[in-house]
Amino acid sequence: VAIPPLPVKRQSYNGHTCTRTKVAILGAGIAGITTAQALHNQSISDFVIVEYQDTIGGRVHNADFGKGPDEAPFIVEYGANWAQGLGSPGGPENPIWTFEKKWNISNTPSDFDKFLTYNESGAFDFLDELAAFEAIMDKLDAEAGEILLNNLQDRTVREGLSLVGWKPEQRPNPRAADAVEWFVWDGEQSYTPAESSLVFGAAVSNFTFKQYSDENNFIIDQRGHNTWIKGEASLYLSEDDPRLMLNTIVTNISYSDQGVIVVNEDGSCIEADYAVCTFSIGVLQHDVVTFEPALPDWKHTAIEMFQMGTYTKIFLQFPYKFWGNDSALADIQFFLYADPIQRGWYPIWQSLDTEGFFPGSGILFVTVVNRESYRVERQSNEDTLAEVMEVLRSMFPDIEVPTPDYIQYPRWTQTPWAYGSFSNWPPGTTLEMHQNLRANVDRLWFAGEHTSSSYFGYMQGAWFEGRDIGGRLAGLLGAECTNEGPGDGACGEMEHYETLHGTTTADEYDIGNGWDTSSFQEDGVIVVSYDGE
Ligand SMILES: Cc1cc2nc3c(=O)[nH]c(=O)nc-3n(C[C@H](O)[C@H](O)[C@H](O)COP(=O)(O)OP(=O)(O)OC[C@H]3O[C@@H](n4cnc5c(N)ncnc54)[C@H](O)[C@@H]3O)c2cc1C
Repeated sequence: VAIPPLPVKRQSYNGHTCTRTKVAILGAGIAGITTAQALHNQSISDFVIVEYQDTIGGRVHNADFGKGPDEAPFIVEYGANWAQGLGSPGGPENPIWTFEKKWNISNTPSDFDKFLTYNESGAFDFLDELAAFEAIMDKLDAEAGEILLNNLQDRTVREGLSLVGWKPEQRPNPRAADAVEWFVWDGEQSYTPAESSLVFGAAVSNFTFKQYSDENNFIIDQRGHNTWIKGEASLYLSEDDPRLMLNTIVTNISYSDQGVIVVNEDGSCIEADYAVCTFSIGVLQHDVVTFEPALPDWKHTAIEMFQMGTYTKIFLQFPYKFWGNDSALADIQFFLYADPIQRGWYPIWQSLDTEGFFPGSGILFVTVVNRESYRVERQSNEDTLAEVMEVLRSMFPDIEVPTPDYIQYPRWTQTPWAYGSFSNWPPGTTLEMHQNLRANVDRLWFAGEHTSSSYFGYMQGAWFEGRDIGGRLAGLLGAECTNEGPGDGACGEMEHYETLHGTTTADEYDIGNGWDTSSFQEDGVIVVSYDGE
């Protein structure tokens, strides 16, 4: 494809001369780093990567916390913490798991058998309720499969659950039912069942946990989880490579069918044949970047239609392992708490003071999501501490719970380079709506976990999308596009839908709409098969 000439080169912008490049990659998270790598693999080296933070990795983001045995702080992961869905012998392997192994990222499998349940009066066994909900989830999958394959209208996960016979208020213990439902659904998608798409919520879970495997390995690497992303970047970026512009905040993107001009907060600018914006949907929804011209209706609507969930891990370091005195608790990894009043009130607690994690550390962390994330992220650490201590004291009434030495947690809802944790699909979504989120607008392209229809919310989603866009741009820049997949549309410009049809026909589940593996139904469950490519 011949590249039309760019408009007359701007000599300067606010006194700065624009850097001239073929591809401006906006963001150095997994999608950005992978886009650049895909270009590099096709011998295209004329790109720049612009990044807000002072490091590579994006939402694979860590912080120093507390104190270790040598007085140095631990590194804990504020963002992506698990490699999810690793792969099984003879089956496909999750590419993220391949990278974790390649870069020797230390990790320990989460063991969901080391799991106890609690309510406001202390230990209270409702594991049977968890088993009952997991059985219901299989029925829910079958329901989602019916809708997907017959091109019926999507519905909420809550409606789906009711239809397959799960109504928390009618369970023997409604609050325990709330807790297990939160753990399995909200704790993974960071939205409630009432706010989530049945079809695509079921599909995204199956693509990762049925296509690969149901394993979740928790990263404990003291170099930081982002070591694998930095490692991959080091294969094509030299140390102090001028193509990586850290600490640079993009504020304005002007685009046309001729090229793109990116202007940064410091006044610097980049003039490119193409740009790839990998900012989260949270950033896009916050209007921190001005687009000129304004994004067309179909794109703007798509950005507003999908949602950004928040997942907040609150880290606590106690002077000693107060829950470990009783040998029955010593190697427990998960404590699930059913609050009597508020669903999702400090529900899941995880011990890091356990073999394979940080033994001797006294560290526990508790996770909240969604509205609770907004609430705790707005309040002070002290206010949160008072709430968590009250919960812990009711969970462990026979144990003297000491005050922690340290409490710390991220404020994802307020972080200006993320504005939330990961995306989720609301009820009633279709592949066409999502394709409008993915599709390029002239020479401005988009990539990230949120543009993945099969793996949204996961690191693998960002990786597949980065690779896809890098491949397409390589093709448009005259090199070979090596992307492949079922159906047409793996290379070249993306299609978008000016008119949405409200449902998704079977033939639309193809690579052109970002559905990168074939799906079929077996025993009523959406199962995905991998084409081995
Ligand atoms: C709390 C949390 C828990 C998670 N847990 C898991 C998990 O266990 N397993 C899993 O697989 N996934 C998990 N994820 C999701 C995973 O982290 C993401 O899917 C993935 O990292 C997204 O990569 P990305 O490249 O799409 O976006 P990002 O990583 O957000 O990359 C975009 C980059 O753009 C930069 N940027 C933003 N705005 C600007 C601007 N104006 N100018 C310049 N640069 C800008 C950002 O700093 C960032 O580096 C979690 C995420 C969070 C936050």
